[in-house]
Amino acid sequence: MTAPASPPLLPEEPAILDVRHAVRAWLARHRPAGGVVVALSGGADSLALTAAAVAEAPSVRAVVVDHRLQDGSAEVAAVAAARALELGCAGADVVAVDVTGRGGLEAAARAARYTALDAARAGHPVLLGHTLDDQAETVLLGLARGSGGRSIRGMAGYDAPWGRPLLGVRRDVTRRACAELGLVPHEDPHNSNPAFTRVRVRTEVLPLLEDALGGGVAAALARTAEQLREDGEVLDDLAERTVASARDGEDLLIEHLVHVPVAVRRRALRLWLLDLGAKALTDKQLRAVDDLVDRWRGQGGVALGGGRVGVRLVASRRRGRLSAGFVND
Ligand SMILES: Nc1ncnc2c1ncn2[C@@H]1O[C@H](COP(=O)(O)OP(=O)(O)OP(=O)(O)O)[C@@H](O)[C@H]1O
Repeated sequence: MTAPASPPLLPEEPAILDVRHAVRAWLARHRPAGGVVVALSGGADSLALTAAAVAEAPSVRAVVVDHRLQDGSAEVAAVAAARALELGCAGADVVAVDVTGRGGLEAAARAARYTALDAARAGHPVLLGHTLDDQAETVLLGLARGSGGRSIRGMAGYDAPWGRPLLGVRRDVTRRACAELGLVPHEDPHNSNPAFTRVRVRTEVLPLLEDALGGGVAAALARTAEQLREDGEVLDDLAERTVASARDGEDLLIEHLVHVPVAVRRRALRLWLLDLGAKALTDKQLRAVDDLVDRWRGQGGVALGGGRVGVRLVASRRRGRLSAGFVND
């Protein structure tokens, strides 16, 4: 679909101005060379994002993914694309996908969506409508599922090509922005289905925490995620340098690892093992590999998942070197 002659001017109301400020700040920080693509679901967050992006960015194209999982999904996608053009997007494409991947419906739909968005972005960054509330939910889910700082870092403001300008904006602000613009967002029934863990975190866990702890929990979780992300990036950088200095062929030399602070060393070991093909490393496995460096008492190798049937990756220490290789089960 192509655009009408000139985009309508947006009203100067408080909520849409907040969303515009967030998009303006993101554009100023990341300076995308040409235009941007907005991933538009038709929900309030990405609709408000689309309106704000049109007002702030030189050129905006919307891409709507039709997951074809619900009756009438093609119609919902077509309506969203039409809204995007009315708001002034230079183009609006609907991309239909087949959700066939593994790992549950939610994960499969997400994987299909990101693949489709990546294929449709024509070299431009893709802006997503994740809000501060989404970030808080992601942190809580990460806390329950994973371990260590990495799992509660939340989503990045920019992890090319994916941009998230609204991570500091509350969800109720995007809803109000849509109301100010006279837009009626699509309400995805999945977003209120308690079969999804994220929905229960949104509708039950966070409200309870806000109530019991006296408010400000979502904002505190989002702030914590941002700080952890910043700290984590420094540690990741130090870990990369540690691997570079300790590496000898495919092995790591123990003498370059023993005096490295444990927070950096475990990250370095993780990078090294992932590079060699380890999959789904657990905290327990990493600590066991770290013990080969720091608590050496002649112990045997540490078995790690390598993602292949019948073989596993084993890390072991010999003559001052750490090495890892695949062995048959
Ligand atoms: N079907 C889709 N087509 C294009 N982009 C999508 C689609 N679904 C989600 N997105 C993008 O991913 C972001 C986060 O997805 P999520 O499922 O959390 O959002 P939503 O609640 O469905 O919609 P919204 O965030 O727009 O209210 C959306 O804001 C949007 O940018």
